[in-house]
Amino acid sequence: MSLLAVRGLNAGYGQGRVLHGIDLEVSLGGVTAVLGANGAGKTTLLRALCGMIARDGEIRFEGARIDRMRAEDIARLGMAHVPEGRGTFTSLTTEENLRLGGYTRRDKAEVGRDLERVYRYFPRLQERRTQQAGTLSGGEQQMLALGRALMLRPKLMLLDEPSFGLAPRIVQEMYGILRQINGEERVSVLVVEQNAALALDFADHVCLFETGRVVMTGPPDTLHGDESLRRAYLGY
Ligand SMILES: Nc1ncnc2c1ncn2[C@@H]1O[C@H](COP(=O)(O)OP(=O)(O)OP(=O)(O)O)[C@@H](O)[C@H]1O
Repeated sequence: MSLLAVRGLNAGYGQGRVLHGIDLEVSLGGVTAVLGANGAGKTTLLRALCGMIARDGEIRFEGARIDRMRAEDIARLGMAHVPEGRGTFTSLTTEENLRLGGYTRRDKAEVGRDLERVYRYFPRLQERRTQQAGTLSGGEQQMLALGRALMLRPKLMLLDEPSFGLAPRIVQEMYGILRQINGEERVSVLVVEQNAALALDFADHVCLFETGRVVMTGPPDTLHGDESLRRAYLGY
């Protein structure tokens, strides 16, 4: 069953359309990777899904239409967006940032328990819980952004280039934690990645974007099995 099902999605900025009739799915408990060149519209896709920008077309989350809903209501349904650049509040501490992640939640009593859960996945954040977020390393800030998204108790996480600018060792560690979250909590993931090999290793479904259109979609083997796509995206 699809957790997220998108049909004929159009979106853009002002008069300029960036996405043209996008069809895309994320299965329940699954991981879909969106790959594409710079400017292909990947970030715009995530913004359109979470209600940050105007869009038309059909977006279904757990079967129900969400394409007319406001961003805050979509977040409350369980869709957490981790934007490019991570969006942490630099003058607040790690823990204050995490608590903000739960701000749309109605069950405030659970927030303390969820903090413990985030610290279990990201022990490094616990060590730095009173440290100002702006003074964290790049990798720690990315983990904080993921931890903050987890505070929403999401069913789906939208991740925009989580590996961007991070050292390979940190990227491996972070993807290890993402796998754990996906496996243990059945949190589904839609991830935009420049690092195609990394994304294909994690995903059960891949979607290639070119200039705002989907040019290929299917399991990772489809990409591995197509010589020209393999050369273009995986370099072998
Ligand atoms: N806020 C904005 N206002 C106007 N145009 C925008 C805005 N953000 C992005 N665009 C344009 O939309 C197009 C798609 O950009 P988008 O950031 O979605 O691509 P991307 O695939 O995520 O690229 P990258 O990998 O470089 O992040 C680009 O032509 C970009 O210039």
